Amino acid sequence: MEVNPLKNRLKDKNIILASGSPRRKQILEELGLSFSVEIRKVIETYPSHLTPPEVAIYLANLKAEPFKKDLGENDILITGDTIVCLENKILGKPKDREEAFEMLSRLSGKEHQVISSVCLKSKDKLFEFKDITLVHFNKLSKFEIDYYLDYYQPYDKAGAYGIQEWIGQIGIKKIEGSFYTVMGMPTHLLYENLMKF
Ligand SMILES: Cc1cn([C@H]2C[C@H](O)[C@@H](COP(=O)(O)OP(=O)(O)OP(=O)(O)O)O2)c(=O)[nH]c1=O
Repeated sequence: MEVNPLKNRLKDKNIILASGSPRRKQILEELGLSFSVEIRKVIETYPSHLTPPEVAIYLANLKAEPFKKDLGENDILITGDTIVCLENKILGKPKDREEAFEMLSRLSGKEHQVISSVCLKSKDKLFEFKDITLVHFNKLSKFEIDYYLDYYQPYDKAGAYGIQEWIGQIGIKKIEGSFYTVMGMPTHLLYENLMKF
C-alpha cells in the first residue's frame, strides 16, 4: 500500500497541474503527488473593481478555463495564482530591472501581504480557496538590492523576489502565515481540499 496519505487517497486520479511555475511543480512534488504539467496560455487580466483576494481567486479560475470542457472522469486540475499586495496595491511581475529595483525599494522596511489562491476542478467538483501570509522585510540597502538583481532572476516572480532565495534569507525578518503561500501555493489548504476528492 502507498504510505503517503495524499497519494493513497488520489491513487485512481489523474492530477494535472496547469502552471508554468517551477515553484508550484516543486511544491507538488514535495507533497508526494504524481501529476503531469500542462500549460494552456490565458491572458491574465481582471476586472478593476476586485479586491486583491478576489483577484487571486479570479485568476486561478481563469487559468482553469481552457481545460474545463476537456476534463475526464478521473481528472483533477490544479491552477493557482500568487499576488503581492503592498498598502492595498498589487505588485505584479517586474518587466525590467528598473521596475524590479523600484518594487524591492518599496517593499524594504515594510510589511506586505502575499495571497496565493488555488482552483481545484474535476468533472463534477470545484474547490477554490486562498491563503494570506504577512511578510516583514528588513530595510534593504541599494548594494543588497543590486546584488540580488545581478545574481538572481526576479522577473518571473510577483513583487520581484523569491522568499526561497538569498533575499529571503537576509531580508525577511518575520512572516505570519505559511512560507509555502509566499512561494506560490498554500500546501496545507491544498492537502485538506485534495483529500475531499
Ligand atoms: C512572492 C513570491 C512569488 N514567487 C513566484 C510564485 C509564482 O510562480 C510567481 C507569481 O506568478 P503567478 O502568475 O502566480 O504564476 P506563474 O505565472 O509563475 O505561473 P502560472 O500562472 O503558469 O501558474 O511568483 C516566488 O517564487 N517566491 C516568492 O517569494
